Amino acid sequence: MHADTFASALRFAKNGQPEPAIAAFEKAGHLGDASAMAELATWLLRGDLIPRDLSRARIALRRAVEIGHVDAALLEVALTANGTGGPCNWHSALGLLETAAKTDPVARQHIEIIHAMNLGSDGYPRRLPPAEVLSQSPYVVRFRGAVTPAECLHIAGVGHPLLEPCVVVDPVTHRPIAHPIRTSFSATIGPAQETLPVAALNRRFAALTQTPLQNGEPLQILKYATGQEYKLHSDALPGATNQRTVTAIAYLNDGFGGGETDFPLANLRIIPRAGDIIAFTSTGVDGALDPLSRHAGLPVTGGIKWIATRWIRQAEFNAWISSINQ
Ligand SMILES: O=C(O)CCC(=O)C(=O)O
Ligand SMILES: [Fe+2]
Repeated sequence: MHADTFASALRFAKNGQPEPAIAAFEKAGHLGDASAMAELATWLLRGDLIPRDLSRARIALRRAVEIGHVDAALLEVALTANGTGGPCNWHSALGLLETAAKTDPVARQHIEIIHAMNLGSDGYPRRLPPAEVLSQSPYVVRFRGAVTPAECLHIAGVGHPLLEPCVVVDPVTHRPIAHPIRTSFSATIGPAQETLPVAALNRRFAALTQTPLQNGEPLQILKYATGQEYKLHSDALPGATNQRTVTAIAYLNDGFGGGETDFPLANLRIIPRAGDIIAFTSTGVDGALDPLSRHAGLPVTGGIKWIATRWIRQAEFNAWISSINQ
């Protein structure tokens, strides 16, 4: 993109004039500048420099892809599969990915993972592994071998560059300090970062837990180094109006020491095995928080533990509004 285009759009945006800022990018786009259109799409998605407009972002993105922007193609796939700024359309997302795969090896790799998945035309699995009930109260089930080694590797790879230490802001010093409950690293795979295999996994979580896809929070990747843990906690959020009711966890690897998922009040300790998924409820049938569902990720005593967690709400969760207490 020409530096002048960016500078002039930025000047307008900072003056509170979003339309001329958008027009600066669009003018460059008309002249065939794909990166200007991709940048415009990013601004419209972020909503910090100019007001957020998800459907307009999709239009800018379409134009960027049409005129040959490779990374914009993967972003368009993500937004099409999760219904950002337009309808949620698996078939179109897959078509876009197949087009991108003709020139982009990353897209081709995603297609290979998808082709090995045995999915229906809506991206949901055609078959589900049997559920093994581990506890009735809280309700905990396990699905053995629900994620393949290639899928585990892919999910960890998507999370890896996004990992950050789990911190909270110290109320006194306002500095980030170690999280008192979680000492792991975590990554949020937000709606703009979902690869199509991750979107398929989110559908698999929805099918296994019999919950609507839209109720899931963005997939969280957790990486525990030796000594790290997730202390005893409930996944339900005190006072939330749209409560977390169900959690699904995929174990992405094994071969480390410790790191069991422990439900001490239910006398249940789950040994992580790569590819297994567990799911449990955090609220009882009456909707109230179930204290028996309190659980911990026990300290890892050797090696590294990787998991992917999907926290599922009682109603639709809009990741673009992204307030945890939503
Ligand atoms: O690491 C574990 O085994 C538990 C993780 C967990 O509790 C969570 O992600 O909510
Ligand atoms: Fe948890």
